Amino acid sequence: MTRTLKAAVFGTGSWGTAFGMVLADAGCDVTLWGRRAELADAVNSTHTNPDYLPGVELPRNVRATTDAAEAADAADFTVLAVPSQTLRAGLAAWTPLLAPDTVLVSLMKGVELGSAMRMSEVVEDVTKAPAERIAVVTGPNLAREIAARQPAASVVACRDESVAVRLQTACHTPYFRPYTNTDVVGCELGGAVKNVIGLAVGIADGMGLGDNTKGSLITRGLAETTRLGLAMGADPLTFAGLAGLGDLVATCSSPLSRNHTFGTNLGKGMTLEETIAVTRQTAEGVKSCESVLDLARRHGVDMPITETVVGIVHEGTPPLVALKELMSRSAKPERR
Ligand SMILES: NC(=O)C1=CN([C@@H]2O[C@H](COP(=O)(O)OP(=O)(O)OC[C@H]3O[C@@H](n4cnc5c(N)ncnc54)[C@H](O)[C@@H]3O)[C@@H](O)[C@H]2O)C=CC1
Ligand SMILES: O=C(CO)COP(=O)(O)O
Repeated sequence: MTRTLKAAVFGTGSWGTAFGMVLADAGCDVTLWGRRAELADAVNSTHTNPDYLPGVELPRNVRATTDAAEAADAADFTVLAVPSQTLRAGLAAWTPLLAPDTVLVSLMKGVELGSAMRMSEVVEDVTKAPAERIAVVTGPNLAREIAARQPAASVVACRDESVAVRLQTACHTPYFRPYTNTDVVGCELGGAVKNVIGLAVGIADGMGLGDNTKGSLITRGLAETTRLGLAMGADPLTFAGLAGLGDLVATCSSPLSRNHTFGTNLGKGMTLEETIAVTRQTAEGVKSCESVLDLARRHGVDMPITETVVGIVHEGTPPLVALKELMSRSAKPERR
């Protein structure tokens, strides 16, 4: 008889909880770690996460704790699902507690401010685990839809394909179809930059612009993501897949996307402060647009949409002015 796999999920927000549910539906025993005892108690007593996934019944093999050592104990997979900019500090505290040889799995779609590191790089830097034991899950996976068990595909990326296959098996359910990929750089960039493009599309939507604008931003957004990926050694085909186009389309079309909604509020004329005040959950692109631009500059890559988003979000450029600037750039060939 095969042993039941154990997974620890650090982060009881919407995606940590929903992915915990996927792992549990696939047969793993799952322990969520969160900071607040009331939420852990609610998960254990009511089998729901009332703060982040209200109304969703969690499988019985999902439990929660505030004790990081208890969560980490003997975990085959240690899943990290906290806001990207908090990962380094959190993981430093959890590292001594991690099970030896656990596979570290990042669900996060951000780039660290200052270091411009992708999340798997932060994981490697903090834990000193080899890259072959660090995996990424990414793709068009809006947490609420996954929690409703609506069908979706995803990507499980790891430099070591056999590790990716193990994780693929551990999270494969009738409604969640993971594909493996060994291009970790491309998969992570796809996830992080789509949040920035999602902000741009949201801003355009908020300004009342239509589907031609949206189609243009999505396509040119993908072009600048691919340019950055190529400069960083990613496989350009990754961006035509679930981690690139797939996630971009989901994020840029959905009112469930926090980045898209954040952009829409800005496009409607709300200030950054007002928008932050009405945003309860993590919209990674708001901070990561700066670190993505930092990466682009380090690699000498032109990312005009990302630059425009940074201008609107962090430099107070009015959306209409930023849009005019974007449209008045010099004409060029589509592929360059
Ligand atoms: N929600 C979604 O549909 C998806 C989210 N993601 C990514 O997953 C990551 C996590 O996002 P969500 O779960 O959606 O965010 P969320 O905002 O729903 O939850 C974040 C969780 O992290 C906790 N947290 C905040 N600051 C913390 C800190 N300093 N230390 C420890 N815990 C802290 C919060 O209490 C909360 O439990 C993000 O990088 C996001 O881009 C990826 C795919 C889908
Ligand atoms: O990454 C996501 C869907 O794949 C979730 O997008 P938001 O973080 O914008 O909600």
